[in-house]
Amino acid sequence: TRMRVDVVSIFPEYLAPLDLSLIGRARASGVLDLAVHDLRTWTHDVHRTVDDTPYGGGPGMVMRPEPWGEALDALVPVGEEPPPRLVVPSPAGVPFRQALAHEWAAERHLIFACGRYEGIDQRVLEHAATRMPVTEVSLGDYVLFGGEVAVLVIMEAVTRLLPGVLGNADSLAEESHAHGLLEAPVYTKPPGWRGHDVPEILRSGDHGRIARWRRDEALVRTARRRPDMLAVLPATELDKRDIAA
Ligand SMILES: Nc1nc2cc(Br)ccc2s1
Repeated sequence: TRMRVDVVSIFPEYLAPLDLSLIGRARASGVLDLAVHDLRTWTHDVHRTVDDTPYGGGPGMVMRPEPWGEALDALVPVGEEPPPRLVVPSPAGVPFRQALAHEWAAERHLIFACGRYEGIDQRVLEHAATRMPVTEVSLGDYVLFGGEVAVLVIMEAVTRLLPGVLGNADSLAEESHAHGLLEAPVYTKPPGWRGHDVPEILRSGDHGRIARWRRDEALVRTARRRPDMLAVLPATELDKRDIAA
């Protein structure tokens, strides 16, 4: 198996979509070995308590460290080499970007900790960092009810990069953010639809002009929608002539 993934959550059923389609195929083909665990497995009181009030006061509840410590003890065999990476979705995390998806697709073992409430006791991450790399990651500046949905997004971004998962390897090459620009608009049959026609150039068969048209569209789109992406574009990628127009 290429990659082992463990997900720990108090709502394991939220991760059911990971059984479907692309990810389901990756598991069936043996490239991905995925297990979803209920955090309450590692509680021992009759109420299976996973949260408690926050030190220092404030609203809401915090996830207790003990169940998480025991869960990670169970999921990380002593002396596992290389150690797994612990990924913790959090609004306070580093931004999740395609570069990170590529990095994590190369890992042998990922463990996802799904936080709920106001978050997980910070000592869980501090202690985990003594035996494995730990990354708090955010999908964007909005707050969810928990990390589960973020794990679904990250798992889709990472799994599609695993060897053999995508049918048509070409679609990887064309993807957004691969060449630092947004993709140009796409069209298919019919040539005319509800009074809207496909741009003539795309039906011209002139592949040189088509490539140029797509690049111009990509630049205009990026400049309009994501000027921040243009700012970081390496000079080699961006032909000043294109953008000056
Ligand atoms: N954007 C995100 N919001 C949240 C909220 C919780 Br609670 C746990 C993880 C995440 S990631």
